[in-house]
Amino acid sequence: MSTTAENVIEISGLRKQFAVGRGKRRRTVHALDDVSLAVADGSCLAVVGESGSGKTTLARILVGLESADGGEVVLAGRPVARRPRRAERRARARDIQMVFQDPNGSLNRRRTVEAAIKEVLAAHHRVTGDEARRRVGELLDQVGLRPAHARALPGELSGGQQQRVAIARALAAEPRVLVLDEAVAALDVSVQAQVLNLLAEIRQARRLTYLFITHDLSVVRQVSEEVVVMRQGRIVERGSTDEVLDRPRHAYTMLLRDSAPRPGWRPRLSTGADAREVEA
Ligand SMILES: Nc1ncnc2c1ncn2[C@@H]1O[C@H](COP(=O)(O)OP(=O)(O)OP(=O)(O)O)[C@@H](O)[C@H]1O
Repeated sequence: MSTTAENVIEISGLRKQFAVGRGKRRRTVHALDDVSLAVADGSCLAVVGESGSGKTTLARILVGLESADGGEVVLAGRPVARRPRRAERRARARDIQMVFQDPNGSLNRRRTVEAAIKEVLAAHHRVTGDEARRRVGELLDQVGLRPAHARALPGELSGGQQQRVAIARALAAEPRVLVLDEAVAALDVSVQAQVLNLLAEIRQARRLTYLFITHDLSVVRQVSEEVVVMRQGRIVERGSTDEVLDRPRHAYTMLLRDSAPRPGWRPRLSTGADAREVEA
């Protein structure tokens, strides 16, 4: 892995395993097995792989929702402690925010859009009152929503609008990195394209870095210059998007590509178990 001062994310030798099942069926799943990667400041790296390849575990460790068993994560030049204190967790949340697949799950259905965004402004930047209202207006504008949407509850919005709110909420922390975990997977293809365009505009305007997790190779082409391919907790291929998708070197990447002949189709592969498993 190359490590330069321009990398906003540097991961080396990351490991995570889960014990699953009970009794004689108990086994260890290697969700991440010696994963190393670097993401340059202001760039977008796509992470692809079939279901169970370890993509979400990688994202959850990066944002601090899960702790690694081994390896190192350096974010914006600062090594991340395996068991961070509260202040460290808060600082990390300012640096890196995550947008999930299901905005319904990440937004409280009883809180208005304005309240949801204000919560983040207050937590990370102690912004309240009129200034918070002004910032909410700006953020809604940036994600293509109208001022009136501030008073809406998530249930009154479409899926695409909800995902725009989730993006505005993440941006309210003013992070350097957005981790987007299947962030457009639940949207109709036309809405998906709108949200992808929006994300591209935001990245440029704010000079953000994206880690874009997706199973959809057509999405990778739209959003990312670089891609890593994960299989069974390991990175099997990495390179520029054109190189990897047009001239894959690894048999698994070829299979992944050939299994997804049209946009938006979720590949069903028969490549064996989700993650590498060993008997406990
Ligand atoms: N909390 C957990 N407990 C037990 N096993 C887990 C847990 N989280 C993930 N795993 C296992 O780790 C492996 C990697 O899962 P992960 O969710 O990271 O993959 P993924 O590539 O994101 O897949 P998907 O697209 O389906 O979310 C899978 O075998 C999964 O079952």
